[in-house]
Amino acid sequence: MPASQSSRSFDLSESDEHTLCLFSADLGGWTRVVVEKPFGKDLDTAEDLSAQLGELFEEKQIYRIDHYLGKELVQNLLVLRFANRFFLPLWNRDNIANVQIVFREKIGTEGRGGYFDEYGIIRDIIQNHLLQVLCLVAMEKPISLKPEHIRDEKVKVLQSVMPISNEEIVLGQYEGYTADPTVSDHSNTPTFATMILRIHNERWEGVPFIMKAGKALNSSKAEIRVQFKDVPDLYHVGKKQGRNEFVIRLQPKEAMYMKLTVKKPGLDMSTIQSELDLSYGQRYQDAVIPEAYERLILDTIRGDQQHFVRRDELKAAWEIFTPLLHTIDEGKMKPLPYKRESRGPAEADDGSYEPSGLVHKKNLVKICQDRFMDDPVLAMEV
Ligand SMILES: NC(=O)C1=CN([C@@H]2O[C@H](COP(=O)(O)OP(=O)(O)OC[C@H]3O[C@@H](n4cnc5c(N)ncnc54)[C@H](OP(=O)(O)O)[C@@H]3O)[C@@H](O)[C@H]2O)C=CC1
Ligand SMILES: O=C1O[C@H](COP(=O)(O)O)[C@@H](O)[C@H](O)[C@H]1O
Repeated sequence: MPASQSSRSFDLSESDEHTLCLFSADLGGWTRVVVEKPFGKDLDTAEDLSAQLGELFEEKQIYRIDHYLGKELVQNLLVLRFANRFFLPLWNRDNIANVQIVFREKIGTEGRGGYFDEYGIIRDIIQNHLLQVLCLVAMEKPISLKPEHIRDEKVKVLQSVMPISNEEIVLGQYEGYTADPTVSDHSNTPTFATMILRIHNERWEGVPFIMKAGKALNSSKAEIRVQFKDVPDLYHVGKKQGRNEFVIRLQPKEAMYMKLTVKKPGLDMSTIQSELDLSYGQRYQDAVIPEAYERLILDTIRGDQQHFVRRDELKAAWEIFTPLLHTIDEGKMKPLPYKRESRGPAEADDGSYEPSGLVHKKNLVKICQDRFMDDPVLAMEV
C-alpha cells in the first residue's frame, strides 16, 4: 500500500439506544467497521441500525462479529460435514432424530445485570450464537468457500425456519436474579430458555432443532448433539439399545465423540454404549487453538468476511425471534423460577408443567424419554 494511504478498522460496540454518529472520509486504503452485538433488539431496531450503517459504509466494509463463528469447532463444521463420507449420506431427516444446540453457563449475570435485563438469554445467546451454529449444521453445501456463497446458504436456512410455536418453549429465571440492584424487581427477563426450531425444507422437515441456553446453571458447556434415529433391535440382547449420538463439544475442552452400541466385552452376548472419541487436548497436544476474537480480528485485517454476519442474515435471524421476544417483553409469557446451580427449570426436562397452554413440552419430553429409557435412574426421573 502506498505510504500516503491509510487503512482503518473501527471496532464499534454500541447499544441500539444510541444513534450512530460516524462519518466516512476517503483517506485511500481501506476502511472497515467491526460491529459488536447487540445488533438491535428486534427486527425493526436491527433494520434501523443496518440502514444507518448502510448509509455510511458498503456491506463489504461491515464486519458484524459473532464470536462463536471464531471458535475452533464451529469453524470445523463445514469440513466435518462435507469432507467426510460418513456424514454426507446420514445428515438428513431420514437418519437424524433431533439436533440439540446447547449453551450452559455457571455464572449468572453479575456485573452486567443492567445490560442483560434489557436483552435476556434469547437475544444474548440464542438469536445469535446458537442460531449461527444451527446454520452451519443445517445448511446445504455452498458452491465454494467464498464468504458470499457460505452466507447465501446460511440465509436460506434461516428463511426456512418456521415460526416458533409457543407450545415448544420453556423459559426460566434463576432465583436471586432480581436481587441485582441494576435489575428491576419485577423483571420478566429469561435467564434460561429452551425451544424447538423447525426447518421447513427437504433435508430437515420433521427434525426438531432443540436450542437451549441458560445462566447460573450447574455446568458450563457449549455443544451440539446430533441424535440419530433408532435401529430395529434385531438381536433382543437385553436392554434397549441407546441411540447413536454424535457430540461436538465446542467448550470447554474441544472434543467430538460418537456414542455407539458395541458388544460388551466378555463371554456374554450383551450390548453396551461406548464412544469413539476425538478429544482435541489428547489428539492435538501441540496445537495452539487461537481465541475466537484473535481469529476474527485477523480476518477483518485480511478482509475475509466468511465468519461475519451479513445484513440479510441478521434480518432473517431477527424475523425468527421477534414475535417471541415481543410476547415475552409484553409479559405474556413468564419465565419459571429455577435454583442457581441446577439444570434450569425442571419443566424443561420433565414436562410436568402446562400453564395456560403456553408451555408444553411433549416433544422435549419424548426426546428425554428416548434418551434415558435404558438408564433406570434417569428413566424414573422422566
Ligand atoms: N471427550 C469427552 O468428553 C468424552 C466423553 N465421553 C464419555 O461419554 C459418555 C457419554 O457422554 P455424554 O452423553 O456427553 O454425557 P452424559 O451422559 O452426561 O449426557 C449428557 C446429556 O444428557 C442430558 N442430561 C443430563 N442429565 C439430564 C436430566 N436430568 N434430564 C434430562 N437430560 C439430562 C444432557 O442435557 P443438557 O445438554 O441439557 O445438559 C446431555 O444432553 C460420558 O461418560 C462421557 O464421560 C466419551 C468420550 C469423550
Ligand atoms: O456473547 C456472550 O457470550 C458469553 C459466552 O461466551 P463464551 O465464549 O464464553 O461461550 C456470555 O457469557 C455473554 O453473556 C454473552 O453476551
